[in-house]
Amino acid sequence: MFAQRKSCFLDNHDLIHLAFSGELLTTKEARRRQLTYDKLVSGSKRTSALLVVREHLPSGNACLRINIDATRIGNVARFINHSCDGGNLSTVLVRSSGALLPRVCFFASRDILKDEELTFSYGDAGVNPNGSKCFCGSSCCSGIMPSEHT
Ligand SMILES: C[S@@+](CC[C@H](N)C(=O)[O-])C[C@H]1O[C@@H](n2cnc3c(N)ncnc32)[C@H](O)[C@@H]1O
Repeated sequence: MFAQRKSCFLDNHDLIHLAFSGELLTTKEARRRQLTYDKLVSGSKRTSALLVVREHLPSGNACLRINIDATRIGNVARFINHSCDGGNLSTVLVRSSGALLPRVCFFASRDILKDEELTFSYGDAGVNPNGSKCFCGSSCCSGIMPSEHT
């Protein structure tokens, strides 16, 4: 998808079950790093991989927030790009017995072809109209990458 950027592809037909791993941050530290990354990334070829996941109660209120930064330490999931059409992966919080925190896992949301790029939705692009340019190429691309105020 990107000439200079890394992406993630499926090279077999196994069911996708991949956890996003990285440094677990406090919200204060996530906000501090996001400001640093915004400055470093704009206008350069560097990318960041700070994922903020909120778990919501049925009422709609957020009850758990997890900040995982795979920019320096992480696994292959840090190369999964955003797609405005929702992509082919869904994120699910998976709880293992005895674990304090859930894991953020990716599951296939539809059949995925061999060599197809893996993508998911990073969020709502409408949140930040000044976000960076989106190159997902989907027919419903908003042209702007989702980027929330962390
Ligand atoms: C988790 S990383 C994904 C891997 C990244 N492409 C790389 O080369 O390291 C997230 C970063 O990738 C870039 N990215 C992901 N999806 C994109 C898209 N649809 N359009 C433009 N840039 C994208 C952005 O710079 C974003 O901050």
